[in-house]
Amino acid sequence: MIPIDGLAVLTAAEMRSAEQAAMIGDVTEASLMDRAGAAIAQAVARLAAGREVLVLCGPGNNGGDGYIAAAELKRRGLAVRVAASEAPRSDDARRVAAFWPDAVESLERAEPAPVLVDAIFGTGLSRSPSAVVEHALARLTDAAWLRIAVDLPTGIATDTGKVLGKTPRFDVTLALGAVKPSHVLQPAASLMGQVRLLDIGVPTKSSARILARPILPQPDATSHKYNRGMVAIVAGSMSGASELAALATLRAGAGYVLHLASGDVSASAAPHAIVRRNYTADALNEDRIGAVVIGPGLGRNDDASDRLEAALASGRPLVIDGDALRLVAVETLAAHDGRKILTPHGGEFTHLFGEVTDDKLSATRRAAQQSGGVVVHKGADTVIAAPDGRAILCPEASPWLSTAGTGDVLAGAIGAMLAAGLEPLAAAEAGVWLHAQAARACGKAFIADDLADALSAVRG
Ligand SMILES: NC(=O)C1=CN([C@@H]2O[C@H](COP(=O)(O)OP(=O)(O)OC[C@H]3O[C@@H](n4cnc5c(N)ncnc54)[C@H](OP(=O)(O)O)[C@@H]3O)[C@@H](O)[C@H]2O)[C@@H](O)CC1
Ligand SMILES: [K+]
Repeated sequence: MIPIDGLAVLTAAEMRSAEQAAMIGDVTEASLMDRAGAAIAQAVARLAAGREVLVLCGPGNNGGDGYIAAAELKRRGLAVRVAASEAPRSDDARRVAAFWPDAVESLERAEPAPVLVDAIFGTGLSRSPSAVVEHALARLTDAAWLRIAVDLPTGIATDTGKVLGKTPRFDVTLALGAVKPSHVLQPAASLMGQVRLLDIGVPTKSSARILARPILPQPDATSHKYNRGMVAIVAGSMSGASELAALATLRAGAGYVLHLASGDVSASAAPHAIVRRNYTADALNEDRIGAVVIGPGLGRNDDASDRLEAALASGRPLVIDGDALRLVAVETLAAHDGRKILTPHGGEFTHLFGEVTDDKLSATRRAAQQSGGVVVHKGADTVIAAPDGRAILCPEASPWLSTAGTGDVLAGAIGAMLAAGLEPLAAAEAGVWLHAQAARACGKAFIADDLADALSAVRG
């Protein structure tokens, strides 16, 4: 059971191609299923810790995995029963169903067991499961002490994060061969519990992967405040949000943060480490600025539009967030040839790029390609995509991030990484990773100020 950080993410079709490519020499579909069944049995045996196991098997190869695992668990001496929704239909499933030496119970009438293993449908699900299957699955998972899904919980579409029927909540999902988009995309991911990979020896390659601990820029003996990363935060009508972004930028490791606002630019305001100056378009032409963050608290008036135009014209690497995403047009972004990172939440994404009609991974990749920038499509399932198609899927860090100001903190953290010299995709990943770590460190009911402060401790 391998933690999924940094692992390749494959769609159902990519997984099928990877399986085909792996079938050389004595590796066959049957031997892959045998490996999958053995790996599932080993994982379930560890998790069940001697408790009785009920394995639910469907008609395809997901069911096939279930039959092999059940037979192996029985061989290991565990109390195991098998219930099926229907007879096996695929050749491989028929072959391995014969390994199960006992009677197969009817799914509708099966009595519950403390450990429930769902091997009804996996990546081959093509429509909602029948009401009979859904009802039995709900009844048996409700009564179980531990619920384990094989590859994917029954009822989940592999590539989109969509839940096609009524899928119950699981404690553990054992991804076979590779992580699939729905292991991270919502709402599916929220039903999976802990997701762990079972390696079955299929080499996987993909331009999409799971968020991983980044290599963060570190200061050394040659560092000074400017080469650590100088970030300009362009403020607007709500300076609280831009102040939060500025604080986060410093706490994420930037050497110098310039907060550019209008009106009362009070030098005595805390934290004193933020340098506060009056906004002028010229201020953005300072050569040493490594990144400009624009959007948190910017407002949407004419001043805001002028500032956005100046930021785009400055030639500095940009983090475009919040209100700036409401003011800018995709065509303007496409015509701008500098480095840029856009950080829309769902509403801002729809405003800029239109409704997501397929899935978040595909839509974010398209948005990155259209805009020419790295897009950080935020949410409980943040997806980061680069114009060249590389993508990073981020499992939910903490439901407590759903509070005002956390987006400003993220924009600041990403700005710090960009100014420190990371390329935009790496800067976005590092910022999202730091933000997630800080959220975990903060526990529950934290506020965005706490989150910004926590960045220092998790910076590593
Ligand atoms: N990754 C790997 O390398 C390996 C993967 N392996 C395993 O294979 C799994 C994928 O197997 P799979 O393609 O046979 O799909 P699976 O999910 O068992 O279901 C397909 C069957 O269900 C049917 N069906 C579909 N929807 C339905 C519905 N709503 N209600 C009723 N029926 C429905 C569909 O028939 P249909 O009616 O759509 O023609 C078909 O008969 C994968 O998740 C993993 O567990 C390992 O064994 C080997 C290595
Ligand atoms: K399953």
